[in-house]
Amino acid sequence: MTDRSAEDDYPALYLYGVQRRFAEGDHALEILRGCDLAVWAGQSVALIAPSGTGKSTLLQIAGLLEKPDGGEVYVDKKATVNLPDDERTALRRNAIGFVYQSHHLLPEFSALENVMLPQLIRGLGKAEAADRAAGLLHYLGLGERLKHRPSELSGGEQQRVAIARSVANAPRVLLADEPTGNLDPHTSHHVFGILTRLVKETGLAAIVATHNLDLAAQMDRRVTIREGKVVELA
Ligand SMILES: Nc1ncnc2c1ncn2[C@@H]1O[C@H](COP(=O)(O)OP(=O)(O)OP(=O)(O)O)[C@@H](O)[C@H]1O
Repeated sequence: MTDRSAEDDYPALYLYGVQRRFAEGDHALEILRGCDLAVWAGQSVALIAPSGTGKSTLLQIAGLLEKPDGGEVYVDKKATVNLPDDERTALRRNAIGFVYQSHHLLPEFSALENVMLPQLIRGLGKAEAADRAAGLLHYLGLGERLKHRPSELSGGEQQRVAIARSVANAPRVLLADEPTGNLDPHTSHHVFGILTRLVKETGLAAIVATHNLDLAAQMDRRVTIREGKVVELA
């Protein structure tokens, strides 16, 4: 079912029996009913499921932004659900990168500064952060755009800066929620190609929620959520 190398005999991200329910009036809406999903380093998984089935909820839980009502989330074998809040926050900051449909770049900062920021927050020196940010932006084809502000970049360029920012702290896991939802088909294809290459070449474990089946076909695996469980697709 899953590709993995001999050295990497455990997943970088492992959701085990994850449950999540929300109160709806006087009863509980069981959204996730025991989701299992293992993602190995260097692997990209497309999450394709109808609206309202729990894709964003699953990504929030995988990204340690929300706690499940049951089950466990392992990041590099480390169980996370019962970690103290400060340790969960540190792990999220260091080990997990997020990309959203909207780029959420800071408008008054350049592309370079936007990618430097998470590294500075983590405590890296300015010169080192700038070096890494410039390297990443070059890698993503934005070497000529370092000084541009978001408003001076195209939609596809903005989203590539957001991708660079998401991996600035060299996370183990990348989570993306409709990352090309605001882009035209040609640009989406281009940005997806860059994203999947980055995942492979830097050994990230990635889950990308998308409604676009053509883009999902570019990824290593495809899964859906059916009756509250993760189901592997062909
Ligand atoms: N905080 C919350 N409180 C109550 N209900 C919630 C909450 N978060 C999500 N839900 C409900 O859980 C269900 C799943 O939501 P979720 O956002 O995960 O779906 P999704 O599959 O990502 O949908 P879409 O593709 O439309 O973004 C929805 O019915 C939603 O209304």
